[in-house]
Amino acid sequence: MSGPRTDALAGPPGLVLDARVTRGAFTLDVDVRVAPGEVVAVLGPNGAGKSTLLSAAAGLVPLTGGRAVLDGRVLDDARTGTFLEPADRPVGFVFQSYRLFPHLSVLDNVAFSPRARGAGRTRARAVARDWLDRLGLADLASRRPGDLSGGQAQRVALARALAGAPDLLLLDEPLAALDARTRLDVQSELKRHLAGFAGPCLVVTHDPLEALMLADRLLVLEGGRVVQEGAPAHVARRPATEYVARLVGLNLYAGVADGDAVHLDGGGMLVVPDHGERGPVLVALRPSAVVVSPHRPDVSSVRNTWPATVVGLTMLTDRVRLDLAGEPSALVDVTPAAVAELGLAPGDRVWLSAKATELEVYARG
Ligand SMILES: Nc1ncnc2c1ncn2[C@@H]1O[C@H](COP(=O)(O)OP(=O)(O)OP(=O)(O)O)[C@@H](O)[C@H]1O
Repeated sequence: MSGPRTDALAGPPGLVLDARVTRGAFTLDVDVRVAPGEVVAVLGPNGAGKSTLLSAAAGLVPLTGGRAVLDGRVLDDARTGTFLEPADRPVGFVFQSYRLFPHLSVLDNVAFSPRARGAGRTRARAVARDWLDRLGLADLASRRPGDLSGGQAQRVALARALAGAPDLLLLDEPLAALDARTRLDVQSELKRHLAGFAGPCLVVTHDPLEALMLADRLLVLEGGRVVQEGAPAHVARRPATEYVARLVGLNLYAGVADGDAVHLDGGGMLVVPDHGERGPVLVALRPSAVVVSPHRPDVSSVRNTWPATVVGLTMLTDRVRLDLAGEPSALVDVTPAAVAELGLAPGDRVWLSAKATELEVYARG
């Protein structure tokens, strides 16, 4: 005999967010799935909809279309009007806009999460102490949030989210307020915790390194839509948009492939390895793979050479990044010694060269 349909049949384990949210003129329209134990970093320019995505999963903004389902349980369904209040969702979150309770001590702020999930007062406080210890906050246990620095408050918020043993973790720039040193410490602590976290996790960050370090998968939003998602290594090698290319530090050119030539939309042509692609493609090029010469190079193995004008020079940690205008324009990394040898300054004309084998060519999505 088959039993009645239960909520468990409403979706697979993990988070399914097939969501539309309209906020004024802005619309978020995404279909995001996060498996149990998977950490997905959400990246995107300002106003892309990252916070809106997390707020929708948390129930802080209702969906205007679609559904949010966690482990088969419907959290929000715009069609049927089902809506679980944020407090009733088994979700731990750290949002910049979500403040600590000002009238409670740090310890009781953190103990609030296990209490809300049914733990007794003593047990909840023990769990809270443990998390404060792990995040290096034990000394602050009896303080009120008003007596904390911004960074300390954000770490307490992180401890509070983790202490509730949630089924879904939503972190909106959880480390943004921390100073560089603390940030590294908390980052590795967070990574360890996330590795052991059984539920799905979405973490918004503006820091590509943080995303690469923390996430199993990257999800890039632009204008309320997913423009790219995939394993960090894949996204870093084959960026789909200009924004992603800048984020991972690559030059990106759109063009049309014809045999081993790609005619670039912005002018110029690049010879690429025989890749079998025809039609619209993207070509990615590492700034360190381009050679700068004062005269036209005479090297037969180098298949691409083109003139360019120095527009700007920026000192990076151990290299100088040149901004060069040409067909195509390029960012090129050279050593400070090379800048001195070539006597480079804005306005100078130079020649650029790049081996065909240094170019990564792939179809435009
Ligand atoms: N409460 C609101 N009312 C109306 N529009 C809003 C509201 N909150 C956000 N928006 C709009 O929704 C869009 C997406 O905002 P959101 O905060 O989700 O972007 P974001 O990617 O998180 O940006 P940031 O990186 O700047 O935090 C923006 O155009 C923003 O102006």
